[in-house]
Amino acid sequence: MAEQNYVELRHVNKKYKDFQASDDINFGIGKGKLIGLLGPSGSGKTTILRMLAGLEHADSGEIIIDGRVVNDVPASERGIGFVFQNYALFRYMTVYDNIAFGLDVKKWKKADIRRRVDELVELVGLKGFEKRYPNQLSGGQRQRVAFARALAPNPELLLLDEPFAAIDAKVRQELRSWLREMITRVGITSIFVTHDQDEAIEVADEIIITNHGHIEQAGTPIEIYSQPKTPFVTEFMGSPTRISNITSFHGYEELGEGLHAVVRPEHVSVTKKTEQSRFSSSVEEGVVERVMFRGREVELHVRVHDVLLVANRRLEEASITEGERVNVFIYQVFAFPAGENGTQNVNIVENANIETEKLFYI
Ligand SMILES: Nc1ncnc2c1ncn2[C@@H]1O[C@H](COP(=O)(O)OP(=O)(O)OP(=O)(O)O)[C@@H](O)[C@H]1O
Repeated sequence: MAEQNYVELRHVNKKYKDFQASDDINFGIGKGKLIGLLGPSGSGKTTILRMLAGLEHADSGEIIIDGRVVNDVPASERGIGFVFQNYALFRYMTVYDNIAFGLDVKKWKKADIRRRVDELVELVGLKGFEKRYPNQLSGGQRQRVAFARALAPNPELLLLDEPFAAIDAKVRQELRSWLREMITRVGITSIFVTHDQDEAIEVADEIIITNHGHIEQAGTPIEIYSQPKTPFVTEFMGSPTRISNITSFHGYEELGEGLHAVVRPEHVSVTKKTEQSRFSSSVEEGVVERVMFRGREVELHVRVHDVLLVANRRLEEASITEGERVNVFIYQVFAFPAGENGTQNVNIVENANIETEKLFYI
């Protein structure tokens, strides 16, 4: 994380009655960064956003924005823009009036408002739509208006709560890249909440992973994806297969006995018996149980001993059919000690392969 943080949370706690919604939250965000708060439903993402916005009060700890502790600063004085998932546009106001609303409240001069709204309509690509009402816009266009409205008073910090949740898949994809570009162009520090890992990976400079009210890991998308630090993150990212209670890994005796392993599809190579494998040794035999088309790839479910692994294979490679015997090679797994979840370190085991039932070696 950047040395000089624009936003910082220090030992922040929040309880709803007996429920610990935020549990000793600590993080810092550099100016101009776009941060994704990612975690399962109920993990405390929105609570963090609401405390930053001033819509919720922390029980303890400090919330710092631009070097100032803002715990007791009212929401309206924090200089924050907010975008919600359900657009929250005023239905009986035009696009122009929706964007101008906050500026009117702040008693900006009419001419200044006009200039600012024109600028924003241009920025979000909605020139010519100023007189339309929200119900005359598509979901994506409404969300652009919401974005323009949040940016209108020149906030220093932008908070977005599941901004694309209510939008269908194709438009959501477009809006993601659009948002990334807009935020880079405007240069505003932004935090968005999502439970969609692809969205976080694609859009965010840094990702903060929440689970049961605490932070599991914070880092760049590539760090989070390639070097998960906790069992939770390991299983949350990618679409992995978990193999429980492995006896041990040969060559990795220091990890001890009684391990869980997590295997990502991209770390499993499946080749036809007739194909030359890149991996000459340590190849196991498996049986393909399912073949599913996934656009440019096929997803294969392959049984090796009593483990069902998921693997991807490019469509242009020779096709594999259900019931076929194949060669399987696993070139990386994440391993951690079985037992209590949460605190153990995750180890990367390379060139792992299943030798006998649930026993791996390199
Ligand atoms: N006002 C409240 N009173 C009581 N419990 C609450 C309140 N607000 C949130 N909670 C609880 O706190 C937990 C965290 O909620 P939060 O909305 O922060 O999670 P989230 O990660 O944003 O989830 P989602 O993705 O479903 O929005 C949830 O279990 C929720 O039920």
